[in-house]
Amino acid sequence: MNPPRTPQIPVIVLAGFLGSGKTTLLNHLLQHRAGNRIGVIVNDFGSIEIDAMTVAGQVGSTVSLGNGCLCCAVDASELDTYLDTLTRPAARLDVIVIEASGLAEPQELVRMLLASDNRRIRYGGLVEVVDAAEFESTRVRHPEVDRHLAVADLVVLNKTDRVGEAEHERLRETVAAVGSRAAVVSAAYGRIDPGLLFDPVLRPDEDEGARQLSFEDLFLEEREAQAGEEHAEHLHTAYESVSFTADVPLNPRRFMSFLDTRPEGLYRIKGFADFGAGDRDNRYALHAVGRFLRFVPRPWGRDEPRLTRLVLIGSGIDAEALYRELADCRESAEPDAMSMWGVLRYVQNPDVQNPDVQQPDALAPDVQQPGDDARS
Ligand SMILES: Nc1nc2c(ncn2[C@@H]2O[C@H](COP(=O)(O)OP(=O)(O)OP(=O)(O)O)[C@@H](O)[C@H]2O)c(=O)[nH]1
Repeated sequence: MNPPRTPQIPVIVLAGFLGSGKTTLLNHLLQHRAGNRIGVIVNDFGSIEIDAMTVAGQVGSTVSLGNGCLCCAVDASELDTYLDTLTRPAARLDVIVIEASGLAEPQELVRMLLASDNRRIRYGGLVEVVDAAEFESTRVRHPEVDRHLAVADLVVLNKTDRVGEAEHERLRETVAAVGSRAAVVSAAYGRIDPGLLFDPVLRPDEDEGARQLSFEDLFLEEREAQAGEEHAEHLHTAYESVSFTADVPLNPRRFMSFLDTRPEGLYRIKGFADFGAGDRDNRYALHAVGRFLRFVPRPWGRDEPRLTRLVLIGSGIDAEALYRELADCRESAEPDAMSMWGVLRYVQNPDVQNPDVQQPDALAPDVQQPGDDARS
């Protein structure tokens, strides 16, 4: 008789370029988890862990791997430590999702998982999120994106609400051709059927070799990498991040002027802004992806410190100058009544169903809390 097998928890890697909608999709999964207990590991690029905070805002707590791309960790022990925590039998998790930073090399993460000594996990597949509106221009700037799609198991063509029908069809074909081994699903606001990830039908065991990145693939890629392409080609080598925190409000006018004149290379801004007397009740979640900009006001928590916390990510940017410009947006005087006008032009239409505007009350009650050693 065979000894009983240790149950293995699938670990899914959720990747995709900056701002493509990974956190949005993750929050959707957490709210529609069909009874699954989900553990989350978030790998932020900037030193303020905005993604971890956003996910935590939905589920109460999350494990964060902090600053820098996990894919470049020489030793994967931090990841292993978190996996050990999440796979304790007492945690009773059904699935673990790792949200990679928007500049990670997904195949490096997969390699780390496959090499992990943890016997209680198995690699559960690579999901690549693609921003339909930005895909073409991102691909021109970063041809590496094709390589990421090529190793994906599932490609989510997200933000389809931002492109017309014909464009959507054309993109679907392109994405399907580049990610030839992957299933492609279209989505708005990451609203995919969670069954695609949690249901073994997507990747039945017997078909695993055919569908997933195998050791052989990784070995081949390693050889290519040794041929001189390795680290220099990681997306994030060209990118820098600026982290900004302020405990006095921002002047809305000056801040909008900063945003309106932001340099081309500053591709991603995310975080939360405090506009003080401009709106005492709400903090403003801010997302800029390329030239796209949106604010989502949400009431401050009762004991939440009134802080502005922003992470800016870009390539060819002057980080110090950006920091100085942001610092100049700080305001101690009371703003006048009209000063919020520029901000309000970019406020999310409340009719649009967006996970960003869901309140923490929608929390799934038994989502895994990763334990004492978790940072959030
Ligand atoms: N219009 C539209 N906006 C979306 C959609 N999905 C996400 N967004 C918005 O895009 C912005 C970025 O979404 P995130 O989920 O934070 O993206 P991300 O990939 O986690 O970002 P990084 O962690 O910085 O790489 C947010 O303002 C989202 O609300 C979508 O399908 N349509």
